Amino acid sequence: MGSGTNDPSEVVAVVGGGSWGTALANAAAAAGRPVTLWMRDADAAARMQAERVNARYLPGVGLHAQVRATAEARALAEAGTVLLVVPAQTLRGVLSALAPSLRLGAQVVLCAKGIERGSDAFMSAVAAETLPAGMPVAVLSGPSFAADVARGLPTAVTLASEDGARAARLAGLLSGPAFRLYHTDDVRGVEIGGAGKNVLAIASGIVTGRGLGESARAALIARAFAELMRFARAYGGRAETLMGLSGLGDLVLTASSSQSRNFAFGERLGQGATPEQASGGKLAEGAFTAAALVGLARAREVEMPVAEAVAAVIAGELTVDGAMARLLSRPLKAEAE
Ligand SMILES: NC(=O)C1=CN([C@@H]2O[C@H](COP(=O)(O)OP(=O)(O)OC[C@H]3O[C@@H](n4cnc5c(N)ncnc54)[C@H](O)[C@@H]3O)[C@@H](O)[C@H]2O)C=CC1
Ligand SMILES: O=C(CO)COP(=O)(O)O
Repeated sequence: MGSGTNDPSEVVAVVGGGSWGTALANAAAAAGRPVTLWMRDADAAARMQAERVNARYLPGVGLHAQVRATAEARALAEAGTVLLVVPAQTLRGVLSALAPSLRLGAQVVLCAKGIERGSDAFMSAVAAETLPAGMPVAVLSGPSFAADVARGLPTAVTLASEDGARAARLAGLLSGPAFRLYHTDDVRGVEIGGAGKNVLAIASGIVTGRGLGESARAALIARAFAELMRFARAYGGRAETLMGLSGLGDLVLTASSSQSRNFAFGERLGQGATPEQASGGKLAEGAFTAAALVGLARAREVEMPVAEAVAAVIAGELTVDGAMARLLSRPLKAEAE
């Protein structure tokens, strides 16, 4: 690609041709960056490149002229900034396979919201274990439906890197007319916010689907946020991060909108669907992360009754009504505990 820039960090590659990858590719292009959108399926890439739309994952939104869709891994070598936008449970495999094709020293931005099952590893830990040394890792998370971002509607998210100056540079690089990136050095806080809210949004969906009313939903969201804060405290995330975009902001969005796949998954569980039926073939990251989140919480004795309930319902250990009864019969306690 003729990138028109001598600074490789300004050349962006996006790995993952789903809804969020396509939206981020459009956003980076709108920010003035040349973008390669890599996906594993060569036919899908050729179709998207020719038709200028991601008909499967983001119908009705045109692909920006500066985005090139491809399935050729060697195209990734030009990019100094690589956004990883595949489902959390596939990150390790995708990174292992693509690492040899990445430019040496490229900065990698993790955009999946989840915790790896089995290892209970955060996304930044998966990347650290998988990438060669010398490849800086950042995390992008916040309230942002792909369809909104891809259409250029106003959106704000957080970009985190342990190197604060890098976080600021990356935020500048990817911010566009309507897509605003705030920056922080609290990587762990930002990834906890993104992964945790998906599990808790499922609970909010369950309450809605079961017809328990909007007051119950507001109470659930507030108590869910309290447990997310407790979890973050135990795992080194900062409270002010969780009170920002990746945490409260994303919980408010996903725990109150059927546009969220996690909320919609919960809603269907609340209406009586089995976990298998409830996904409707769409990715609900919280369904995979729930058990890992609960495992990590137990390991540090963090009380997370809402996440526990979600994990138990998904595992088939508890019915929706059983989960509600358990939550409602917990001993009364001081709100701030
Ligand atoms: N869609 C959204 O509004 C947002 C999504 N996210 C996060 O982004 C991540 C990706 O989600 P979406 O793009 O929405 O999912 P999606 O279901 O729309 O797309 C997933 C994409 O990943 C590809 N993929 C799956 N396994 C792969 C593998 N092993 N190798 C290569 N490609 C593979 C699929 O082919 C598909 O193109 C998730 O962690 C999600 O939580 C974050 C913010 C917003
Ligand atoms: O993370 C998201 C919005 O910030 C997208 O939420 P869902 O994955 O639940 O659709």
